[in-house]
Amino acid sequence: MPLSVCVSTEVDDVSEGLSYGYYDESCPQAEETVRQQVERIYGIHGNSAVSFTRNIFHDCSVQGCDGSLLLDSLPGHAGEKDSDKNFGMRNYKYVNQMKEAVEQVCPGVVSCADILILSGRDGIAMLGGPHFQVKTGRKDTRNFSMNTADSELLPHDADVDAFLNKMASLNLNISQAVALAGAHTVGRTHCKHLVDRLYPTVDPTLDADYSLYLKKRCPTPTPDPKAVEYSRNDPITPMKFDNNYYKNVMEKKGLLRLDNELYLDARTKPYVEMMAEENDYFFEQFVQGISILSEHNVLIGSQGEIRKHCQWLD
Ligand code: HEM
Ligand SMILES: [Ca+2]
Repeated sequence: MPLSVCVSTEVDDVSEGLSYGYYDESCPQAEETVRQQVERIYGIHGNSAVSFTRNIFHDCSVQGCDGSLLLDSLPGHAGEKDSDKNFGMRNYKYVNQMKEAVEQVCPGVVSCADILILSGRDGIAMLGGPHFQVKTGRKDTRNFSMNTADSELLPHDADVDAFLNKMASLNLNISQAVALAGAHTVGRTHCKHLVDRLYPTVDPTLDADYSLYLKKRCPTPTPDPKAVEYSRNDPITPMKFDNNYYKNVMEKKGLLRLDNELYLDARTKPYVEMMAEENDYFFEQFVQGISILSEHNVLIGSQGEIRKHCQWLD
């Protein structure tokens, strides 16, 4: 039977769903413009690429990938940025700049939710991580609240159970979940999130020498919030997206409770070992995981809008 006879009964308007190259006709420069911006901004602040990576997790796991993270709080309405679970998130202003650059070439076409995902994807590649394609076509939400972020994001001292449950709720299996935690191969953690493993007594599962180093980074149990005290997530290759995270974890040098416990829990330990052993396996599972995450609960078609500014509702 000739193919042309197979008339699809599905919605034939591709604008109704996510697809690769969704903007190929409506804004062919969209992906390249974001990529150039990520590169430009990386030249100003290398850590911006780290922020763009984390944005994917913090937008997509709260309500879905709908750009809710990017909206500024309003008088009388606290947004996600004000949630304590988003403490340490930074460089939002650069996403706004990317949106401005995209608006210059195609006004009103490309969503903030997509720009967030594209910049995260490009940030990962800039840091030496995997290069991969992502689908686009997400729409932006008008709903955002601190309370939703408070309840959807895990606390800094989450354990493996909480982590795997959360990841399963996002349709991620254990190897993909362990791979996503590997994003902690870059960036930093503030002392506020570390001191409970150091004071009053050191967590016995933490490497003893490393705990001394961390105590130097975080000399008091109550860090001065203004002093910006932190430790690098991966002291060996802090700005390189590689599998060194898993090597640290195997040496009991995982920073957060979760990082450390991934090697202590029988469900996750084999994956830590495999990812420490083989960077390609880490990258493969990470790409699978981040792709699923980046399509979580998206708004499509008329379910959402294309915001003019990522930080404000019109
Ligand atoms: C659900 C488990 C997770 C928990 C509890 C968690 C928690 C944290 C915490 C507490 C920090 C340090 C924040 C600070 O003190 O500044 C952090 C940093 C970071 N997280 Fe996670 N995280 C999780 C999963 C993920 C995932 C899945 C990704 C990405 C795919 C990710 C990406 C990052 C990045 C890139 C940083 C460094 C941020 C920077 O340097 O600005 N995390 N995470
Ligand atoms: Ca690294």
